[in-house]
Amino acid sequence: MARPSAPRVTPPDMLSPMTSAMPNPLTGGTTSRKALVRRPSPRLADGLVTHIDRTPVDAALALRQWEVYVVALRAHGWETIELPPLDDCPDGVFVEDTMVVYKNVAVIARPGAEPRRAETVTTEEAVTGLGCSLNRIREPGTLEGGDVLKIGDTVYVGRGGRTNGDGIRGLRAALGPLGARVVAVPVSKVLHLKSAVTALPDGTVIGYPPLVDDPGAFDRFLPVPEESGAHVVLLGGGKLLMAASAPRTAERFADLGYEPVPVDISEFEKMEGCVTCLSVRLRELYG
Ligand SMILES: NC(=O)NCCC[C@H](N)C(=O)O
Repeated sequence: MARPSAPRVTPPDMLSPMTSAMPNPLTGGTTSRKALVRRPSPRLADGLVTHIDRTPVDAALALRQWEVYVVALRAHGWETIELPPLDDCPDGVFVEDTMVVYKNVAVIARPGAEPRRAETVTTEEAVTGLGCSLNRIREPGTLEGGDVLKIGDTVYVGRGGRTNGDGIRGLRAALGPLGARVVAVPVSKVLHLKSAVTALPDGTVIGYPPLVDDPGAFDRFLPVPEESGAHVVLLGGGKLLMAASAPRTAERFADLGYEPVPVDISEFEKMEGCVTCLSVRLRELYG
């Protein structure tokens, strides 16, 4: 078998003050700050839209917004690793959906959206090149990374339009032996679980109530006033990368002592994307 080609690494620049690897005494692994990203296809507008009306997308603006998103990651100490562009995969920029990374294990997804399955090939090559152990969701299972919310060792997985029971079973089989508690929750009102909820650094689950099937499924739930306010990427140090379209939620988070870092991702929101789905963060690589 041909050796996978090395992923393209964007060298940390002056905006990246932190080193990307520190030893973790608890696991023997390495605490890393690497983020996988993939630039948007010029055909982004041809991507899938399921729960919202299709509206015109400006591909050039999307590329500029993506570049700002990447700069924001790097400015907060994340080394970005750019996966090969997939111009013929309109949804390829939503790289989160192609895998689930837990500790140093990457579970390669099997997207419920058949047109998106080709995207997993290059993500698998990339995580292999980075030294992750591999597992995968197998047919007839389907699972997309957007349906998986990790809070410590609890892994919530949404049973919805893109992830089925066999996919959840496969994830449980892959992550259970590593110490994860995989908890299935219903998702019927939005595309993915993480379209409805994500979590603050203290583990509080946040969501816009009209779109959350069962807030009681989570230990602690905090309602937010805007749909896109439900999506945060934890940058570290209490900083929350979030969509500029949720200013009232950002104010509430600031009032709780966090520091919102807003980015305009309007063109991705039109394609049912959010801040979480534009990257996969690798926090614990070994060796
Ligand atoms: N994790 C995510 O929220 N992914 C967004 C995927 C949007 C894409 N248009 C899709 O329908 O698959």
